[in-house]
Amino acid sequence: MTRSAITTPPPGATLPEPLPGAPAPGSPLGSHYSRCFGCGDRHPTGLHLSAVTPDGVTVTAEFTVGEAHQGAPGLAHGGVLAAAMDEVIGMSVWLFQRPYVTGRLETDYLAPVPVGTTLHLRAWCTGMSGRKAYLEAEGRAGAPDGPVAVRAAALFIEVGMEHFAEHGDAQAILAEHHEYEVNP
Ligand SMILES: CCCCCCCCCCCCCC(=O)SCCNC(=O)CCNC(=O)[C@H](O)C(C)(C)COP(=O)(O)OP(=O)(O)OC[C@H]1O[C@@H](n2cnc3c(N)ncnc32)[C@H](O)[C@@H]1OP(=O)(O)O
Repeated sequence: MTRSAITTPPPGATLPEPLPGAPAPGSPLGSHYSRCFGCGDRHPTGLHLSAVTPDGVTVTAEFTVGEAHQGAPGLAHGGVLAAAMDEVIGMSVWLFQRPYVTGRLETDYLAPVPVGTTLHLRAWCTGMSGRKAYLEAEGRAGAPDGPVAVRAAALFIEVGMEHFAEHGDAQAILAEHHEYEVNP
């Protein structure tokens, strides 16, 4: 992975452990918001990612490239692939049960991805330090052990729920997730 110092964990960063109450291995994580472009089942042209965790700290998901995801004719748009990386990484920090947002996302495109291809996505954390989480992801074409078509490294930053109240519609999130409080 070609990544910058910004997405490389600093000395002293720690690796996450599965939290108590983490989803059982293989059980679906669900969507953080039904209208999310990445995971929402109510988004008409979204990626409709559905993730599972094998171990409470990493996630896997599948994404089949459709007609709505093209850039060049017959090929996935690079921005859509970056969105898939962003989403699967976001799903893995979701396991930490605190809200995080993307600060930086770096993406390597190793092979074109034709429409109809199923990408097998995996994301994992490489370190945590304060509010910062360092993560990586990959998308393999056709099978979990297929060739790597896209890779990413990211810095996610922990925010409070006021981030969503101030800049967006936190109530829409809360309507679906009652375990978080806005402005506690
Ligand atoms: C159930 C509840 C769930 C809620 C819904 C979940 C939704 C999940 C959605 C999932 C969808 C998928 C995910 C999505 O798509 S999330 C959507 C895309 N991301 C965003 O919209 C984030 C926009 N950015 C911001 O809001 C702010 O900039 C944030 C909050 C990130 C930081 O502003 P804040 O004022 O809070 O903090 P700070 O500026 O003091 O920075 C803190 C530290 O971080 C370092 N830093 C920051 N940025 C960068 C950078 N780019 N490169 C390198 N470093 C960076 C910074 O230097 C500092 O380091 P240090 O000086 O301390 O060493």
